[in-house]
Formats: sequence, C-alpha cells, structure tokens
Amino acid sequence: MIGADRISANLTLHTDKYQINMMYAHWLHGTMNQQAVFELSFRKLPFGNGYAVVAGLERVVQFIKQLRFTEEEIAYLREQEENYDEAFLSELESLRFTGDIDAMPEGTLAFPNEPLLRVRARIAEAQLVETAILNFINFQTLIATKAARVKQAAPNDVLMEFGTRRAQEGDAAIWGARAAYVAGFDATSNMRAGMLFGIPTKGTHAHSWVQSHSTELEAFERYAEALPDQVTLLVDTYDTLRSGVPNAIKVGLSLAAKGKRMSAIRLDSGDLAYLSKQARVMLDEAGLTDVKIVASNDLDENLIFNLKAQGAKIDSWGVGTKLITAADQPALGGVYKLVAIERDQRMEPVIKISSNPEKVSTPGVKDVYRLVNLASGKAEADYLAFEDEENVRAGAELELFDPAHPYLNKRISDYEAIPLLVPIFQGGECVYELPTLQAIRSHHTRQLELFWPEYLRKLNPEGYPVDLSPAVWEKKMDLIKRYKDKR
Ligand SMILES: Nc1ncnc2c1ncn2[C@@H]1O[C@H](COP(=O)(O)OP(=O)(O)OP(=O)(O)O)[C@@H](O)[C@H]1O
Ligand SMILES: O=P(O)(O)OC[C@H]1O[C@H](OP(=O)(O)OP(=O)(O)O)[C@H](O)[C@@H]1O
Ligand SMILES: O=C(O)c1cccnc1
Repeated sequence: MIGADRISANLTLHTDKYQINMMYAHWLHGTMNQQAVFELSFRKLPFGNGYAVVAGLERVVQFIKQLRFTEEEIAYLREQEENYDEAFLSELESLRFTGDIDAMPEGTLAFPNEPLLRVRARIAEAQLVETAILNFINFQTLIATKAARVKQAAPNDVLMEFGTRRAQEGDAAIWGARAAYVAGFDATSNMRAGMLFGIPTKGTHAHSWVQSHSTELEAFERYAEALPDQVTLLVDTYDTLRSGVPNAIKVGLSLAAKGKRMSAIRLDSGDLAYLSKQARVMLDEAGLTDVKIVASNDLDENLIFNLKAQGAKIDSWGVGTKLITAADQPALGGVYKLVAIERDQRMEPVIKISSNPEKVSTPGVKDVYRLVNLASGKAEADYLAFEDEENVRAGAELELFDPAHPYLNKRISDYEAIPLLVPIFQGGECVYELPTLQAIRSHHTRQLELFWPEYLRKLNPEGYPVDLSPAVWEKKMDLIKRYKDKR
C-alpha cells in the first residue's frame, strides 16, 4: 500500500520526530519512567477576543485511549532511525498511556496563562502525546472561539456552519463543525459531522441547481416538489429582485395553497442589507411573512454586526470560509510546558526562562480555580495555586494581585472557588464520562453567564484577571533568581 491508502486510524505517530528521539534518549539513559508534569496554556487570546472557548477534549480522549505502537509503527521507526535500539523498539510495543490527565471540560471559558489541560505521566509518555494534544486543542479551541464571536454578533438568529469546502482538509471540517456547535451554532451543512456527532444538519441549494434548469422558476418549482417541507430557495443566480425573489414568491404562494410553507430564501451576493430589506418587503406584501431570509457570502462576525447595524432583515446566517479557517488568525498559540519533574523521588518545580517576560513559564503543579463572588454571582478572577494549597479550597480570604504588577492587589473572602481542571485519565484509565454535545453547549452557556459583559464584548474587552497564589508567585520569583545566579 502506498500514500493515502495507508492512512489508518492509529494516531500514535501523530507526533513530532523529536518526541520519539527524546523518548529514545530517556530510554538509553534510564530516565524514561521519571514522572513529569506538563501544562497546556496559551499566552494570547485570538481575534482580540476577551476569552477562549475550550474545545478538543473529546478528540484528546479518543487519541489517548488508542495510543499504541503496533507492528506497523515499530517497523516504520526501525526503518527511519538506525540509532533506535531493538530493545527500545520492543519496549514500545507494550507502551500505553499510564498517567493522569486533568482538563477543562469543553465549552469552558479560558484565559491566557492558565492551564487548560495537565498531563502527569512517565516523561516518555508525556512527551509522546504533546504534539497531538496541542494540535487538537489549539485548532478546536480557535474555531470555537471564532464561532463564539459570530454568536455574539447574532445571538438570536439561526447560525449555520458552511465551511467544509474551504476548510484545511477533512478532519478540520468535521471537528471545526463540532467546535462551532459547542460555541452556539445551530447546525452544520456537513452530513458526516451530523452523523458522527449528532449536530443538526441544514442545507439550501447551490447555483448549479438553478443553472441546470432552463428557467429559474422551473428550478424552484422542482426543488419545492422534492422537498416541500423545508425548502429554501437561492434567489441570486440571475437577478435577485427582478427574478429570484418574484419566482420564489410564486413558489411560496403555491406551497401555501397546498398547506405547506416555504422556509426561506437565500441571498449569496450583492448588498445583503439592501437586498434583504427589499426582499422582506416583497415577501411581506405577498403575504409570506413567515418566510425567512438566509444570507451567506464570506461572512464573519464583523460583517454580520455591520449588516445588523444597517438594518438588514436577515434571520439566518450561513458562515463558511472565515469561520472554519479562522481567517483573521489562523492559529492559537497554545504551548505545552514542563512544570515539574521527579528528582530524588520528589516532584521538583521547573521553569523556562525567556528574555520575553510573557514567555517565562510558571513552575510547579498547579490547579486553577474560578473565583465566583457570592454576592454578585459573577467571576472575579481565575486563581492558580499549587495542588496542595488548602487556602483557596477552604474558602479562606485571598489576596489577589496582578502577577505583572503585584502592587495592584485586593482581598476577596466571599467567594466560591470552582476547580476548572477535572480528572480525565487516572493511572491510564479514562475516568471521565464524555458529556453529550447538548450538555457541553449548556455548560458553555452557563459559563458565559458567569462573566460581566465587559469581559465578553467583541471589541476591546477588559482583561480578565488570572492571578497566582502567593506561593506560586514566590516559587516563580525564586526560580528566576536561582536561574540568574546560575548563569
Ligand atoms: N451591506 C453590506 N455592507 C457591508 N458588506 C457587505 C454588504 N453586503 C454584502 N457585503 C459583503 O461584501 C463582500 C463582497 O460582496 P459582493 O456582493 O461584491 O460579493 P461577490 O462575491 O463579489 O459578489 P458576486 O458573487 O456577485 O461576485 C462580501 O463579503 C459580502 O458579504
Ligand atoms: O462564503 P462562505 O462563508 O465560505 O460560505 C459558503 C459559500 O459556499 C457556497 O458558495 P460556492 O460558490 O462554493 O457554491 P455555490 O455555487 O453553491 O454558491 C455558498 O454559496 C457560500 O457562498
Ligand atoms: O446549504 C447551503 O446553502 C450551503 C452549504 C454549504 C456551502 N454553501 C451553502
């Protein structure tokens, strides 16, 4: 077999070569079983948004469960790298994920510099899974965040994901469709995504349907005959207001005479504000007040916002290319950093120093809590504390300070601390029951309700505080100093 015919479901080698090289070097030096803790976080929010919407965990769970080197993977490694010792390769045969993973559930709102996911495992395993975990979480979180922005622009309209034809290949299309649904889209046009994930599917028809008939009216009539209960007619093939809308009205009236209802018309070019207003008047004057107007054509949250400001009479939006490719920011820069390593049978916090202060990692195994003010019911800050810190769990008064400007501080005592990382794998066993997509969507909606609108607005949102416990901050300062002294 060659090329595409060889693509299998086994994603174990969906990793960078340097991970396997490091695994091998650990094996050679007898350090493969050293316990390590890595945390996944991002430093900068995409699209200038005030928050990110976590997505990708289901794919991570599926990936971790199937992790194994079969004969095929081992043979490939043998062929690729003559340095790999046979004894190493044979040890890979029995390798399974045996560690712990804790993560924010999908739909959770996340902010810069806090762990979205934490892996505690033998270092060899933790390295092996880095690339795929970043790949899944970075992409799906990016698309869910973009979708959340679109949802904000049209919170009460029907949002349809139309991106597959322009997506960065097949997996991106279906997992992107799922991510959009997590963040509040109502449907996708991708039937496979619908089948795999239970996302509602919707569709209108293409220009080719009209072009393939001798007249537009005939095309509309035949389409309505085939799908009388859910017909949406695309009215812009020839002339939207002179031909498309009048022809659609004829079909709508004839359906109405049979007790049926034309669902909608779709506009896909021209001035969508003007055309939708004109079309609305024409439909209403014909008595078709319940026929909706769908728009598509390179839409994104800014265009939708603008069209609404122009008074466009659009009820439903088909959003493709700009959503599925995250056109204005094609990647989320999530990173996976080592925060602690086993030395002399205890876990020791480690740091990564950088000349860019934003890139200095925060050492130690941390939990992250969302501090919700009990009086207002709103989130005040996220709080990173070492896993053995009792204060926050016990609800003790906390001092909150901005890690970049520690003199900016305040105290908080009347709060609920919600732990954001939940156990997903323990000792290699999956202990997390994957929620249904409906449950994920509800969780996302409840998350949004926790925040003041200032943090959520699309344009120039307030920065939501992500604070460190004094112990975490001191450890970070201590390691920075130790590193400086070492140089
Ligand atoms: N009223 C409006 N205000 C702002 N932008 C609009 C408005 N109406 C449409 N747009 C957007 O302007 C862009 C260009 O629209 P236009 O109709 O020129 O597209 P087009 O694809 O070139 O049309 P056609 O398919 O006829 O070639 C699209 O992204 C469209 O969504
Ligand atoms: O603009 P997007 O946000 O990416 O939305 C998807 C686009 O895909 C279709 O166009 P296409 O020209 O591919 O096919 P068509 O002949 O059916 O219009 C559809 O008409 C939309 O314009
Ligand atoms: O159903 C539609 O109208 C549709 C689906 C995919 C892409 N463009 C349009």
